[in-house]
Amino acid sequence: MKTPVLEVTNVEKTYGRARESQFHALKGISFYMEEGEFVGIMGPSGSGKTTLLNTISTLDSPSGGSIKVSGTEITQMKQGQLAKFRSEKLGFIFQDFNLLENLNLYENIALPLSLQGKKGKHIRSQVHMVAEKLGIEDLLEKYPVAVSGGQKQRAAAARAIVHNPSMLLADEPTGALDTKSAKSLLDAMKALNEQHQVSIMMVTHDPFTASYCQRVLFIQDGQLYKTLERTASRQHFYQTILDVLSDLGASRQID
Ligand SMILES: Nc1ncnc2c1ncn2[C@@H]1O[C@H](COP(=O)(O)OP(=O)(O)OP(=O)(O)O)[C@@H](O)[C@H]1O
Repeated sequence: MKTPVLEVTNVEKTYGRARESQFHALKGISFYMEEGEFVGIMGPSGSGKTTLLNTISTLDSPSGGSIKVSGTEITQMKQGQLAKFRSEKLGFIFQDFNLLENLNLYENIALPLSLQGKKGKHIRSQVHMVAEKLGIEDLLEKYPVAVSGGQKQRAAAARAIVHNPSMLLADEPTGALDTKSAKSLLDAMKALNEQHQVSIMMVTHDPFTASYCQRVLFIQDGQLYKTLERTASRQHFYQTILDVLSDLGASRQID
């Protein structure tokens, strides 16, 4: 077995204080992810996908269980340690890009390194390297307002990996993109994963987007319902994903 980049063991999350109205959003979820894997998280609305992603990304703390990223237990970290860990070890892509409009793409991509106080020369070489990987070298001088949604999202992906994180976490990255832009982002993510061994975990509602993963975990009512491994073509995997979603009674979300 390869080194696990992520080990999630019996993770629980209860929202609300004791004696108030509580909601048990995660009910003992366990799984692991190897270095260089591309894993999808799917499930009906309200099943706990974002809650799970938020506990892994350290944006929220679980009520119980253990989460290790590259062997480091993150659930017991203090706020200061968490902020450092997040900025060094994790990269994020959100549905709404989260680019700063008053910075050009170069400056946006450079931001995580500037915030870490890295030297200008290191920043320049890293930004150019990731921009090349994502096919946006010619757009670096442009401001977000002057590029397409798909280009913005590729810039967001470049920013998410510019500091060589252990893991890239994506929450509905294609949610705001048209089909063509979504495909180009997914091709870029696939290349990052296959050619540059970036480990990716992605939450999505969309079976086409999920078909780019090697493995998809399905969550229902805060529990792991099923795991699907891609064994044949993407088209075949897409069909298998549709079948599971249909079993889950989630078919209304895929049209
Ligand atoms: N801060 C909160 N306080 C109380 N309940 C919450 C909170 N955040 C989420 N929940 C509840 O936890 C459950 C899981 O929410 P979560 O956002 O993780 O679902 P999801 O699978 O990501 O849904 P969607 O696909 O609609 O984004 C939902 O029932 C939600 O209402």
